[in-house]
Amino acid sequence: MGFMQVLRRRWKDAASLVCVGLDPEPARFPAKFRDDPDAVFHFCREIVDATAQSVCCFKPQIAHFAALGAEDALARLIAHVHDAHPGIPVILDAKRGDIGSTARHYAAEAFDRYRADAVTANPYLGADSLQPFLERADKGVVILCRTSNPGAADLQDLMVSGNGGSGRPLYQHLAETVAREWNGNGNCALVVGATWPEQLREVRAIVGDMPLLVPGVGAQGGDVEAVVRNAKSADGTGLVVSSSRAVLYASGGDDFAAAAAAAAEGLREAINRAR
Ligand SMILES: O=c1ccn([C@@H]2O[C@H](COP(=O)(O)O)[C@@H](O)[C@H]2O)c(=O)[nH]1
Repeated sequence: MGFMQVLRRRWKDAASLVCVGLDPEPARFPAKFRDDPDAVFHFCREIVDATAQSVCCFKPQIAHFAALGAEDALARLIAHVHDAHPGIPVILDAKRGDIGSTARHYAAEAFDRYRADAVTANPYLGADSLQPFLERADKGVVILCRTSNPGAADLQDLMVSGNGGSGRPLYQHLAETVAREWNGNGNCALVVGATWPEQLREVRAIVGDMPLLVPGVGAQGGDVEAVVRNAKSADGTGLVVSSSRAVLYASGGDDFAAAAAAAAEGLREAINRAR
């Protein structure tokens, strides 16, 4: 089964649209990890095991591992998810994008080296730059559309006319381009931030039931109820609502794993109340 099938099955079986983001910051780890040379792996593994029952996905963010020289921990962590929690897909948040000859290596990095089920990608270089990802039909390609950060509007809201079309913001043009032209293998999803509920509603209207990865609840303050109300698909799914810091660092004490489990489950319940 490919990423999309696994994701849809997990939405149903776990009754969950929650994604836990894995963004290790050793300075925020509980004291018991202080002298552990493999702290990044051990901390993240405990988070994964504690929250697995509440999630539809895990989303490790590659810079948090690479900056620490912990790429090996990332590879072992993804292998652990596959081995211990089969049926929960892993989205590698790497936001890759480059000319085709280099993008091929980024695709191999995400899917073959790290064994991710999906990867986030930056569409700025155009269709050919995403081809090495899109042609991996069993893998998900999660394309930045309207990001959660305050500066998202700087470029993503610029008015464009497309191919003779009337003017509209770039992120809407991108959403339509992905839905109509790039999703031939049915393996595309879009990133739209929880901090922009109105834009979520507009993107959903353009892309039908295409999955949306929605970061920005929790630490960034996005409104869960507005996200679900505006962006769920016709069958009440369609969303991968991602929270990292609010789950990972729910407690800095010895109860960190139990606190993370409660935070993930609380998010699952809040989403389900709204759909
Ligand atoms: O538009 C985007 C795209 C990606 N992210 C990533 O998601 C998490 C958010 O972390 P929180 O702690 O839940 O705020 C982080 O890895 C970002 O790189 C995003 O926030 N917005």
